[in-house]
Amino acid sequence: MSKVDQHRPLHSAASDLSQVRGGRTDGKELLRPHDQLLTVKGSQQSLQEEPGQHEVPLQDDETGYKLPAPVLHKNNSHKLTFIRSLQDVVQEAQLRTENTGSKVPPPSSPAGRSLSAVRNLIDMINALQEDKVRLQEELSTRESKCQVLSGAPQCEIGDLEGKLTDQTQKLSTLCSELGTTDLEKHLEILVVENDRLKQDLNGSQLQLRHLRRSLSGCSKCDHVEENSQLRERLSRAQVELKKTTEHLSELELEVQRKTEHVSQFEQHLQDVLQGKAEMEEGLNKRIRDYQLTLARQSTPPVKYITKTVQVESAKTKQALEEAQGRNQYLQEQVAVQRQVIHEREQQLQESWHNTAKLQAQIMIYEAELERTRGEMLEELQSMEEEKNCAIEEAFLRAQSEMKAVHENLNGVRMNLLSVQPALKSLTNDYNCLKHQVRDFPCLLQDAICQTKEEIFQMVEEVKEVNRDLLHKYKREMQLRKKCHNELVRLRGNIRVFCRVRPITREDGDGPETRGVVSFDSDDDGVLYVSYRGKTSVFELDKVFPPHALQNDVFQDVQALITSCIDGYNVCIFAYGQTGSGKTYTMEGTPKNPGINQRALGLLFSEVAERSEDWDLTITVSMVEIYNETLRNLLSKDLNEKLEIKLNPDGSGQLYVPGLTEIRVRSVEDINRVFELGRLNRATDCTNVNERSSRSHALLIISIAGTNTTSGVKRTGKLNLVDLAGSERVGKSGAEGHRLREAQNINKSLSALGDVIYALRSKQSYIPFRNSKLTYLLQDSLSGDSKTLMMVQVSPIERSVSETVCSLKFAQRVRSVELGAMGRRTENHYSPSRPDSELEPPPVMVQPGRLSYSQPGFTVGRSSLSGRRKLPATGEISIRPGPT
Ligand SMILES: Nc1ncnc2c1ncn2[C@@H]1O[C@H](COP(=O)(O)OP(=O)(O)OP(=O)(O)O)[C@@H](O)[C@H]1O
Repeated sequence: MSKVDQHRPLHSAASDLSQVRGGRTDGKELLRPHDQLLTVKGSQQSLQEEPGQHEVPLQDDETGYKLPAPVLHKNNSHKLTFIRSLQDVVQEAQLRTENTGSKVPPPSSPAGRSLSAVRNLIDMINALQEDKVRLQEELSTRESKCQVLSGAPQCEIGDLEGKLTDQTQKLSTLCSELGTTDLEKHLEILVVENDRLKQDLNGSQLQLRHLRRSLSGCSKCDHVEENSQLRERLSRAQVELKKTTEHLSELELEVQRKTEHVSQFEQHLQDVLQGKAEMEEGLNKRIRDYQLTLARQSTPPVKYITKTVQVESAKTKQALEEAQGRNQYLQEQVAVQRQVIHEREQQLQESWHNTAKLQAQIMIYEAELERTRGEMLEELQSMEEEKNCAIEEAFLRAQSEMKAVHENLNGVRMNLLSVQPALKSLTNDYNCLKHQVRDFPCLLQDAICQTKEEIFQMVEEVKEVNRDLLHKYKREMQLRKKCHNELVRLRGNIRVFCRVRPITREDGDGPETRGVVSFDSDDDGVLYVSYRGKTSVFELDKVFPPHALQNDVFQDVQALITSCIDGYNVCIFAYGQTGSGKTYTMEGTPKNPGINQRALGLLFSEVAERSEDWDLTITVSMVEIYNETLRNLLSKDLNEKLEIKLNPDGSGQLYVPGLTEIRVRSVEDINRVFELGRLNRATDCTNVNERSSRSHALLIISIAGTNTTSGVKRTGKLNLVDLAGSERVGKSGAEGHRLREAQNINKSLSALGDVIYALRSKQSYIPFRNSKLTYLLQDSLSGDSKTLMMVQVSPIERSVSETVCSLKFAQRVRSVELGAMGRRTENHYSPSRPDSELEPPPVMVQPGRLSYSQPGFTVGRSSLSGRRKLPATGEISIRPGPT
């Protein structure tokens, strides 16, 4: 419903009033003689004018309420159009920028700043629009509330005005119809009626005012709540009123029904009474008749009859008897009738009694009905009052709410007014920006072209630098490789390390388990062994003390391992007496793996690193040499015996037909291969440990690579050998198969010594074929190949002679390299007899200062290896070894 519709009752009431006024003019002449009547009319007129007076503020409110919306719409439509055009232009600029493939200007550039300023502006305008929409929604909600709240009082006012009009019409009619005296009487009535109507009207106006106030206060939540509560109460009261009215009408119906019933009953009773009265009358009449008949019949004296009977004939006698019988019967009839009459009288009495009772009950009902009616009226009145109060309150709240709405509206208007200058300045900014944006693509295109050129130039420069760097890098790499190989060559292709295992629980207790090995804290290549009351000094490339970790050892061997990717053949031996830690160093434990597994891991990472330039494959074989028999540990047929043969391709290389080679790509692959090797080794002999210490175990790793750019092929081989424990046969007193095993081990170890010796002394003949071990390792021991011997020693007293023996062997192998200094010790050592009791260099030391004078003997390495070189005679300090 629109505002105009909403106030229509007021307009119609006003028009009605004007009609009434017209009517009053007609009746004016009739009333003129009476001043009282004029007074009444004056009051009536004021009464009639009052709704009109109240109409004006309402209309004003309405106008104030309705006006801002179109104005707002008009203003906002301008702004909206402007904002949309602004957004369109910005979007167009962005799209153009994107289409041209140019980048968004950086925020620090003027274009970027302008763009961000426009964005901010749009955001601000959007926020304002949202605010405006929200306020409009709030406004419409309040309008609808106002409509709802003001609808009821308007109707009431309309009704009241209608009543007033009726009364006025009646008054005029009466004025015209009645004479002066009657008029006075009616005037009094009408004055009273008018006063009442006036009061009603005042009440309604008050309600209207309340409603308006409550309407304007509706913006506050509590008023809304109160309004709704009042409305609820009103509706409840109306429902109760309706119920009560229904109940009243039901009661009235019941009373009516009962009254009808009573009247029916009364009618019936009257009928019955009448019937009884008639019956009684009839009976009385009959009694009277009987009595008359009886009187008539009893007129002749009985005596006469008796006498007559006595004297009369039988006929008379019979007639007498008959008369007596009849008399008897009649008397009986009379008694019966009397009884009946008595009964009827009793019934009549009862009926009267009942009637009195019913009448009393009717009286009670009527009184009850009267009381209920009174109560109902009271209730109705209180409800009416409540309703009026509620309406009044609601009206007041509506009014205050409307006021708040108006205030809000004013605030919005003010906001809009304050926004306008900002909008103006923004428009100016925008126009500026528009120009900038228009020019921006050209500027951007130029900048892009320029930047592209710069970038191309820079890329070219960088490429040039890169080419140069790559060239230098390759040169450096070659140089580094050369240097490295030269270094290795100068250090000697055979390097000798020594690792001293820690004292273990298996070594037991007692004087025989005391440590006899000591170290030089300043030199990690020197080892002291207390033997037969003297301390022997052994000089090696590196000595690992018992506390050295697997990783420490690996750090020093990894350079050798990586060189096999560069195409070198590398051989690493673990040499030493049984139980000195060879297997521990080479294989290690699952949790703490040794050189074998770490070497493969390193190779994998190197392969991955070089994968861009090299296509590398790693294959693995496992071989065991026991009693000079070669066994394939990765074969399915464990009885298969392998032979070493010359390659028929004429390359002069050796190969082992039937040797299993497994390609490995990951640590998991290695573990599987090792597991298979271990299994095959274990299934072949019941005493695995026994057997393992009596055979040489070889892990052969082949690396084949092809350069992805040049196509150059390269192969390298890494032999990781866990040699059988060296044993001094004479000392151990071995017999039978143990003796044969020992002889085979010694034979292969001495063959290894012979080969190394021949290699180092650059003999023309190298006796590789003297044992399966050297024959198999031929290509890893000759040419440019690199060899590392890891001498394992036990630190305890019990093993001291074997320790000294192993160290002597190691030192002699190493001392071959020192031949460059012209001090070769081959005169003191025969490689074919590694177990011989040849004396070590006669340096007998005691803790403290060591004096020596030994021509041809040098402690330390050559000056090229960076170690200290001792003069031919002098002093060195010796630490006492562990006891
Ligand atoms: N560096 C070390 N740290 C801790 N324990 C070690 C070390 N070296 C060897 N051991 C232990 O010493 C014992 C013997 O080692 P290992 O089996 O490796 O000797 P071996 O020389 O291979 O013997 P064999 O020649 O009989 O095969 C093993 O229990 C091993 O765990």
